[in-house]
Amino acid sequence: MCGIVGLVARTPVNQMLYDSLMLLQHRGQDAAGIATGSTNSFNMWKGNGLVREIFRTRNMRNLVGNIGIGHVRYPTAGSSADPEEAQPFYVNAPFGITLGHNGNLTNAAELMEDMFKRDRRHINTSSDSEVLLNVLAHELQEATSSFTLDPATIFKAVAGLHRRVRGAYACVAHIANTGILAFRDPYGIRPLCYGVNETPDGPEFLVASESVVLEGMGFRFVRDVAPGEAIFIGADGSFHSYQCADKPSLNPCIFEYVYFARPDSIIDGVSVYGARLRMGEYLAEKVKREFSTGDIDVVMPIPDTSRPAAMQLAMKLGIDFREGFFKNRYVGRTFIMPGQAVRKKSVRQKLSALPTEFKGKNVLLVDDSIVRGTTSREIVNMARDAGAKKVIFASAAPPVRFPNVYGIDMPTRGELIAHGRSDEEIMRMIEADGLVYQDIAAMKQSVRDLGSHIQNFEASCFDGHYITGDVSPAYLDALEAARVAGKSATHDIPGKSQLNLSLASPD
Ligand SMILES: O=P(O)(O)OC[C@H]1O[C@H](OP(=O)(O)OP(=O)(O)O)[C@H](O)[C@@H]1O
Ligand SMILES: NC(=O)CC[C@H](N)C(=O)O
Ligand SMILES: [Mg+2]
Repeated sequence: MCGIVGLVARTPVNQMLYDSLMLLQHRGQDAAGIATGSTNSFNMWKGNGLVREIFRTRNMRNLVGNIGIGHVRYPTAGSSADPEEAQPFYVNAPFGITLGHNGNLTNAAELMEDMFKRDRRHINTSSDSEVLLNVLAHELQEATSSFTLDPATIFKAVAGLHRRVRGAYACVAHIANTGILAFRDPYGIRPLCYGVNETPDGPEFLVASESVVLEGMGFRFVRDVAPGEAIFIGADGSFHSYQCADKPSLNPCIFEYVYFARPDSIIDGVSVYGARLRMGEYLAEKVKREFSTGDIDVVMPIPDTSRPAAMQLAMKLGIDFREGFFKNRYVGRTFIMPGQAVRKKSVRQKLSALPTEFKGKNVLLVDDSIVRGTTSREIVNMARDAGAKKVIFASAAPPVRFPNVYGIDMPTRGELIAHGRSDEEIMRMIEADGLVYQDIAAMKQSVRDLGSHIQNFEASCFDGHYITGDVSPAYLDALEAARVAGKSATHDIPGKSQLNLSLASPD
């Protein structure tokens, strides 16, 4: 679930892009990059690690120019260890273009072959995002033979890209000497919004994955980019937009509301915090139906993401809300770390239990989701070690039973604790005394309660329905086989460390 940002400003953008990436760090902890443009050239710095580890003052100084893009990466395709796959990517023909991508393509392999055999373009990495950039470049080449670009030509190229590319993609691209292009796939799976800042020298525009960036950078939120739509902001500050898809429809990824996005963001008109509160309310109703709630002494969140849901659940049940687990703020989000070994170790490093809150109590632990079960298993044991009498576990999201192919790194069924297991079996695996999951309909309703315009969601990991229509059981088998064989190396890479600082691009 990478984070992307694009900026057309009236003053140098390097610091603003850095600050924006800090606001998107929760979307990707593996790599980051910034590319800016000045007169005829791009300046780029990218590498593996957290934003604050990658950029030194000397790198920032080189990022000159008033236009640029930035990216934080959570790898879902290609390799997580290769700093060459940090984004943005760059291509030099027919125009210089840098691009940052959030999402995952489902036909990357076919497109890659097309690039080599038909469009005669070399792809240097195994990243689907580099493929996407080359499709855009090819479509621009087909759309014009001129040395300059106008918005209509750019939008024609995006329409061509939509016809070829499948999967999830929210993108920002900087076309040299021209401006910033941003577009969202025709199903609107990944989020993208933009805002404006009026200055005495004219308007500045900021495009980002989440509205929290606009808020934090002092920009006025204008709106979400629509599914299939492209917006283009000229270097002169002119704004253009166009619907480039034939049949666009809004199907936002529900996992953004469950876990990925910051609670203070508003995605497709719905407050993430508000949706999480609603999830807590619906979950409370289910807990009431399944347990005798009089036995429960306290409700506790598993920090951080489950807090709003747990708080609201406790309130609805009229049970004390207590903090029994404390989070080490210097450990990142464990779910988006690459490799099961590091994830498992990090849960213990990240959370510690306060025995006085557990001793002799029946506790109801609430998490936003249970995916691999890494967190829940550790947490239940920690609660018992801290003296809990009975441990009931509640998940504000339904069981994750199916792989995700749209930008969440869970491509194999085998790694999902709920795949092919009953609730009873899962409860035994996490060693809890009780387990309750949100219903799928209630999860969707939690978001819809705040945004009735959202008719449909991309919720494949819960309901097994893949909205792009090209994900067959055979496709999933092949993906799983490749992952198990270690071909798509985003999983358990020997020697991969979250703090790998090797830097990929030249000054
Ligand atoms: O079942 P699992 O595979 O363990 O995945 C689910 C857990 O991972 C996430 O927490 P994470 O530590 O990533 O981030 P958070 O601090 O935002 O809750 C999520 O909030 C759950 O706690
Ligand atoms: N999570 C994402 O958005 C990942 C983007 C891209 N597929 C990559 O792996 O770099
Ligand atoms: Mg968590």
